[in-house]
Amino acid sequence: MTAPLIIIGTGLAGYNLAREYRKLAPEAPLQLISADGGDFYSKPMLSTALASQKSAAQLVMKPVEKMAEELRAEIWTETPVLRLDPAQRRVHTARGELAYSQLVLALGADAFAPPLAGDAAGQVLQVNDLADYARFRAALAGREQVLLLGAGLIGCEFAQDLASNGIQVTVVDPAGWPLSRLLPEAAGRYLQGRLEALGVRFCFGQSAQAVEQAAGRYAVQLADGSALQADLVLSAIGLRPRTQLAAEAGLAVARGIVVDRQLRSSDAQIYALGDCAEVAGLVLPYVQPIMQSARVLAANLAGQAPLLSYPAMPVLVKTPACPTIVCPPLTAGGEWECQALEGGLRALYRDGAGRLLGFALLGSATTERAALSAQLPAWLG
Ligand SMILES: Cc1cc2nc3c(=O)[nH]c(=O)nc-3n(C[C@H](O)[C@H](O)[C@H](O)COP(=O)(O)OP(=O)(O)OC[C@H]3O[C@@H](n4cnc5c(N)ncnc54)[C@H](O)[C@@H]3O)c2cc1C
Repeated sequence: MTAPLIIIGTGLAGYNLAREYRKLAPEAPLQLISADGGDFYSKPMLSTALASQKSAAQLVMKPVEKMAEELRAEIWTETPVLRLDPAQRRVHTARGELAYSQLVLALGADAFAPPLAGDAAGQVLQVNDLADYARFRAALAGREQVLLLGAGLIGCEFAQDLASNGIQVTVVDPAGWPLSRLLPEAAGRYLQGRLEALGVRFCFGQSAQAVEQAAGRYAVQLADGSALQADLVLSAIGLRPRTQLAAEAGLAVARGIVVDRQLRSSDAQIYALGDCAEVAGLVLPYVQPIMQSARVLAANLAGQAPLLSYPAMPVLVKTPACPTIVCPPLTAGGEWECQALEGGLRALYRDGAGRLLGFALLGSATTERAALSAQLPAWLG
């Protein structure tokens, strides 16, 4: 019997690839392996689920049994892959080992654990999958004050979602303004103002050092010696591509698992996509790049040889208090120009020759997204 194509991971990357592959190879043997429960859900909904009043169970769009049936695939769940053996073309799991014809790593990324001291450091929550979300919702029940670490994209979305549901939120970040890696200061301040109007408090230029338990609540020590109290502490300080399995198997790894424009790793039979991958030098942990990659990789696995290209792909920040669309420049060397508008702000990033390389649109300026996107150079031409 022919060894199957094995996909490790049942997130958006693994499942979208499996769907695309099935369109091209309806009968080929296909196996997925996942460390989690394998139910299909949309991860971006984790940071808007309070507003949409959905529990973790209600976020499941398709249970794993239905996915297996639709994909005509075997799916092993709750089965971490422990080791790859590229020489023998086998993967080792807690449930046994399997041979593959071709292997795809769709492993996602780990949430950074904040380096904290204190007796309650281990109780700081992170939300990076459905099981995390279920724990977060259980811990939030009946609570009023949340301290959020990180004012990046995911932190701001959780701040909005919590505040619009009546929770008092304080966000701590060592940077000077929200989304500091994606937005120039004027745009960040605009977003800050809109979130503050919703009730969110920001504590910039500060980092948490320790979390102690205090009478059923938490006391969070900040670097300047002050302390903040909260009922729950949530961390959203960034993600790190899961590269360990690949590195231990001798595959090339940099910020992510290194793959070329056919999504092929340094081993000819192993591919990677999604948050774990560094594709032609780019680590883009967003949905749109995954969809593009899934189509191109499926075609490669089915015996064609297309190359991946990326247009510029703006990201929508899910903060209804301040609709925001960012298309960050991928290269440095230019400058931001910001312009306040009636009910919004436009920030354009241009190089020395005046070429548009990125933008941020807030409030009323979001209507300019299509026109500006059309002027941007491709991210991967
Ligand atoms: C709260 C939140 C909001 C977001 N909002 C947006 C948004 O609005 N727009 C946007 O574009 N992007 C957004 N993103 C990013 C986007 O959701 C991710 O880029 C995408 O979901 C990543 O999919 P993935 O399949 O690569 O990884 P994951 O969904 O993390 O899947 C990884 C899979 O690999 C499995 N796995 C890992 N290690 C092993 C192992 N050793 N053995 C077996 N299985 C393993 C896991 O169990 C899982 O099934 C958001 C992310 C978060 C956390």
